[in-house]
Amino acid sequence: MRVLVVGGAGYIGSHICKALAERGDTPIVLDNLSRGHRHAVQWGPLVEQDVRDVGVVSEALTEHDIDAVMHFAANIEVGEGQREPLAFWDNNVAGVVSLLNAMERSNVRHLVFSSTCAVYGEPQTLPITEDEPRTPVNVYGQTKHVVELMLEDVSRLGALKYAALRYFNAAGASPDGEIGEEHDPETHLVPNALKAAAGLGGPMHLFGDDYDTPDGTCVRDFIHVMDLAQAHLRALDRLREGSASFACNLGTGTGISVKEILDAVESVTGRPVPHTISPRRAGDAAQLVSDTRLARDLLDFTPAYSDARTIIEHAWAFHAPRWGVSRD
Ligand SMILES: NC(=O)c1ccc[n+]([C@@H]2O[C@H](COP(=O)([O-])OP(=O)(O)OC[C@H]3O[C@@H](n4cnc5c(N)ncnc54)[C@H](O)[C@@H]3O)[C@@H](O)[C@H]2O)c1
Ligand SMILES: O=c1ccn([C@@H]2O[C@H](COP(=O)(O)OP(=O)(O)O[C@H]3O[C@H](CO)[C@@H](O)[C@H](O)[C@H]3O)[C@@H](O)[C@H]2O)c(=O)[nH]1
Repeated sequence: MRVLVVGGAGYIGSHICKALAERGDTPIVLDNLSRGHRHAVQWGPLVEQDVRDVGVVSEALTEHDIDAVMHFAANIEVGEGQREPLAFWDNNVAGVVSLLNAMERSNVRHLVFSSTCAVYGEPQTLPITEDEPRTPVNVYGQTKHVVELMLEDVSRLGALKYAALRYFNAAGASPDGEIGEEHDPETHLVPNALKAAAGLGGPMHLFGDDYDTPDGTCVRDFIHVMDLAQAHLRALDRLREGSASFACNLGTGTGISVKEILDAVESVTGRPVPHTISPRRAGDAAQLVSDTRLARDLLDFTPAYSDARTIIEHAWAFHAPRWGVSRD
């Protein structure tokens, strides 16, 4: 299969490219490199373009004889979305309008879309099922929610079939250390905790220890990026085998607190994680944990790498040599 991976030079997209290639599919990356890395594109050609240019996307679909599309390109940092809402609506929503137009022009019918548990906002029930009301509480979540509504409308006409995968917290790195998480600036917990343990950039800010949770810090559901990759392959296969469009959570069903992550980082690295308790970060829900039944039933998906220790070991194995830090 020839798959256009939009945003494939980024963190999650590059791991999906690797997984596609490992099973014999060909990933063709379309990325403007605004946040991604040329060196992360290793398993097929790079079309260095912006997804909002419908002409070039259409051309790439035809020229590379594409069978299906996976769409990862987006602005992803919640705080940035609050400061620059228009940029988020432009990239996250107009980008998909452009992509869908190009797919219609080129008669490509299958799309796997990166959604997020941020579409649920502050959930009323835990674990979160796909039926939970979608009431996002920030611009980032709004844009992903609106794209899901767009996909529902467009797919109703029959030409497009999609899978919207609502990831919880992606973390970890390729087990062979080849690729990993390289956001700049990095806002995510696991790499920031590792950086603090490595003695780089000063103590980490722990945003809030007064939440209504067992240890007062936020609880998240961390899913290893390689597990995400496997779920994407299954989702694509389901669509190709004739399944109707669907939206599905991707998490483990297990909540881990921020403090527990810091403990696990200390245990894996053998180093303390210097941190200061800082005020709550705007837009952080206290607890986000996935119900996993739909992913299991629909995708036959069970995470293999997503325990905290494995996630952190793989992330540390990726980062430590790049930071010039000994892993012993
Ligand atoms: N990282 C997480 O924990 C997480 C959780 C839930 C959902 N998601 C979603 O997964 C997707 C991938 O996230 P990531 O962490 O890999 O992000 P990332 O920033 O590492 O990757 C995004 C990639 O898209 C590219 N891109 C952005 N705008 C583009 C445009 N207009 N045209 C072409 N390329 C463009 C960037 O250059 C980058 O390579 C995003 O849609 C994000 O919303 C991520
Ligand atoms: O330096 C840091 C970074 C994070 N946190 C806390 O750690 C938890 C997790 O934060 P982070 O790793 O930034 O992930 P989320 O804010 O949960 O957001 C991620 O996960 C969402 C789904 O849950 C995705 O939609 C987003 O794209 C992705 O950034 C939160 O309580 C943060 O307050 C800290 O205390 N200090």
